[in-house]
Amino acid sequence: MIQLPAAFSAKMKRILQGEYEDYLACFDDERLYGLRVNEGKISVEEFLEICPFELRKIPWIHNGFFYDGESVSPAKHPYYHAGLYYLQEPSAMTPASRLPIEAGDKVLDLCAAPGGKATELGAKLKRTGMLVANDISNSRAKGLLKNIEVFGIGNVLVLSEEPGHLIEFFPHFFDKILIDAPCSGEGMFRKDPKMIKAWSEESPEFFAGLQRGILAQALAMLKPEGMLLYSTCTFDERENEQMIEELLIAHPSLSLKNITPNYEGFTNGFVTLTKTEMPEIAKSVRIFPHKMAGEGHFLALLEKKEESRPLSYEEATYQGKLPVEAKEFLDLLGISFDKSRLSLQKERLFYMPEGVPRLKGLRFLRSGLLLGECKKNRFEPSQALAMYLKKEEYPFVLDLSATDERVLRYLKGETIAAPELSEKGYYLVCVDGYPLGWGKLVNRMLKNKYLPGWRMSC
Ligand SMILES: C[S@@+](CC[C@H](N)C(=O)[O-])C[C@H]1O[C@@H](n2cnc3c(N)ncnc32)[C@H](O)[C@@H]1O
Repeated sequence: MIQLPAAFSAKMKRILQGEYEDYLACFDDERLYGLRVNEGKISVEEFLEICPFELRKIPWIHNGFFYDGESVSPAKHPYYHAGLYYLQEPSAMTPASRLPIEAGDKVLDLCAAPGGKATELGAKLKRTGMLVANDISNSRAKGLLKNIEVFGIGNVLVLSEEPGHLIEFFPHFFDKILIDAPCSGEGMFRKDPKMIKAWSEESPEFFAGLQRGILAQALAMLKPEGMLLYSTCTFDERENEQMIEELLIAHPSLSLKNITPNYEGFTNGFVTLTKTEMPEIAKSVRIFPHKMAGEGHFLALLEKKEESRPLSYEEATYQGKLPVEAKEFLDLLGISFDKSRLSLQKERLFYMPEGVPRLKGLRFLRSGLLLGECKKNRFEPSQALAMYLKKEEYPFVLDLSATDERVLRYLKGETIAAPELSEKGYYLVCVDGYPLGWGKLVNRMLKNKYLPGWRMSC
């Protein structure tokens, strides 16, 4: 029988009333495992044709599936390393699925690490617009960068900043903002009992303070007509309904929008838990583990209705100059680059998203797509570029089947024999048509160029 802190139980009884016993009973249910298809690389239909393990549809996520985490390990399959999917708790897929992203949008994920939502937002942009993924924690932002690169997202800035510092660079800049806020984590008690130990009665008040600050900072970066999705994985009303209520009262230009598409398992936000009985709050959504197959969450989608104002940031400009070796390599790619977005920073060549403001003074882990490094008389393409490319965008490919033993050896960093290749130079190593990284052919052996930090351990 699960032991919950008495103050937490009392709160849940108050919130859930007659449903409290159902909530308690679901602690005995089996753990849920979720997988989300990266539609930036593969359609759901194509993925289902090649997927080697059994999947069951998550009814409220169009590209989400349950798998049996007790019997299969999707993180060990080469398709995972090809960025074909992300492993994520099913409810946690909901916020990014309900923020409407349009081609060309400038999107901010303010609390993004390790990238569960940023990867979906980037996939939805389909190489257009710009994704700015930020997390205050530098160590967590490193994991975020890796996940974004594995997913093949190139139109990106990955930052590790205190949100207040971002405002001067991105004033009223973003069309869409996601705040997956740091919270007291009560919704994760079933999945991760360590969260119970970390919880105290003061946690909700403490996190509400943080969330209030982050929301105010995010609003200063939201465009007029822009949308902001706020989510938590907790049950306390101070971090949920009351946080949004307070925001709506303080900012009359904001309104709540319905979360669409709706799902029968969603519960409307509780009007009775607001301080002013605010009817609009029913448009927010709560996810309870006893009502659907996911952990506890809260979501609210806000729209800013304001007169548009002239943009007040300065766009960065880039040289667009290329060393000849880099030019020769880029000419091989089936991509037409806008030269004014090519930025050579020391030896490293980046392709910047369109319309990037000046970034000097920001702590970023990545600005744009790292194309490669211009070494003396040669160009070395990057791991990020390999992940960004589609197989047909590069002429020299070694496409291996997932059952070919060379795939795992390649992912472990070994040199592999490639008797089927003859021309010297860089090859894009793929698994069933999906890029994994680079290899360089010398004497029919493929020298391994897979990023050392990404290699699979033996
Ligand atoms: C719920 S987690 C985000 C999970 C992430 N969205 C995902 O789906 O993978 C909250 C994140 O907020 C970050 N954080 C905490 N305080 C922050 C702040 N003031 N500004 C930005 N990020 C913050 C934490 O480091 C943590 O990574």
